[in-house]
Amino acid sequence: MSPIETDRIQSLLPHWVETSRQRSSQGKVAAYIPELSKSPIDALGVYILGADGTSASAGDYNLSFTMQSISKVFTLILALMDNGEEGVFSKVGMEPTGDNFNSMLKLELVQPGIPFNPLINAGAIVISSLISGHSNDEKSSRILNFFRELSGNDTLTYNFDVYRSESATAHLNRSMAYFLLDNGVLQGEVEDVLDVYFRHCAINVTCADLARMALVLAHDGTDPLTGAALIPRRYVQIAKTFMITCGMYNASGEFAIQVGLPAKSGVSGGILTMVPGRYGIGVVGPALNRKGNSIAGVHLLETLSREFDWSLF
Ligand SMILES: NC(=O)CC[C@H](N)C(=O)O
Repeated sequence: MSPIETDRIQSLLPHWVETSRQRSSQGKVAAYIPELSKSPIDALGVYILGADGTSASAGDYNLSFTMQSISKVFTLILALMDNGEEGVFSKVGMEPTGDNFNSMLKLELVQPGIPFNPLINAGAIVISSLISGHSNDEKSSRILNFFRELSGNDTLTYNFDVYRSESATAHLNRSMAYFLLDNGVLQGEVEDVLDVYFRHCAINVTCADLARMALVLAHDGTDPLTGAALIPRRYVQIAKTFMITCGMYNASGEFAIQVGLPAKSGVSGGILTMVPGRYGIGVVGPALNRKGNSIAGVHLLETLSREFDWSLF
């Protein structure tokens, strides 16, 4: 992004954020993880980072929030780096479900009983079990260190209140994990695997952290700000494809039509997206629509994509 482009985006962004923010009153913050119900319902922030380090930002872009499902993109990548494609795709599929992210419907309905993809909860729990490490502590610290490297932020850490809140109430994820254990898909102790999963979902970030992580994906695995090659290009390609087909849950088709960029959302209201070859983008807006995506965040990205002709299609 040349400074001229940054200036242009920056001059328009605050107005668009305020327009999109009004959508928040039509959404709801996630409450099934009790701690998330404390999130500010009308917050909306965005941070757009270019390959030359220039940025544009507006609204509540300094708000910190937990990654939730956005983390699944990067645990998938780490699992691919640890196990290779065959190792991962013998345990988890490549297809969208059309069901809710926490549904276990198809696990029993469709054989073999492996999760349809790594971005639904069942798939991400299997991915957590595939992270290398002798203990859940070692696996979790490998994940946290990887996220710190990708975000260029050494201070990234967990929100323990959200972690404890999810761990205490995750009956559905627990039942799913036991089902996967019975199917022979999950290795190891269920509680250990879930602990790794709850911890990476509870990593605290800001929009700027998400934008930097997205910038690495936008540049095929190399951080353009340091020149460091962090992810093999093939694994970035796989991750971006899943983001297009499954990244916005069962609203991924609509998002592909209205925005046309690889993206991943989380129930805390975060969205990570990118304009490949150009920008990394982090958005947060805790009020969610009926499909579980940030209602104001999606509206803002629709506006940006239309105004700047960002759709890949
Ligand atoms: N969609 C999400 O962000 C879900 C992640 C959340 N930790 C869960 O397992 O329910």
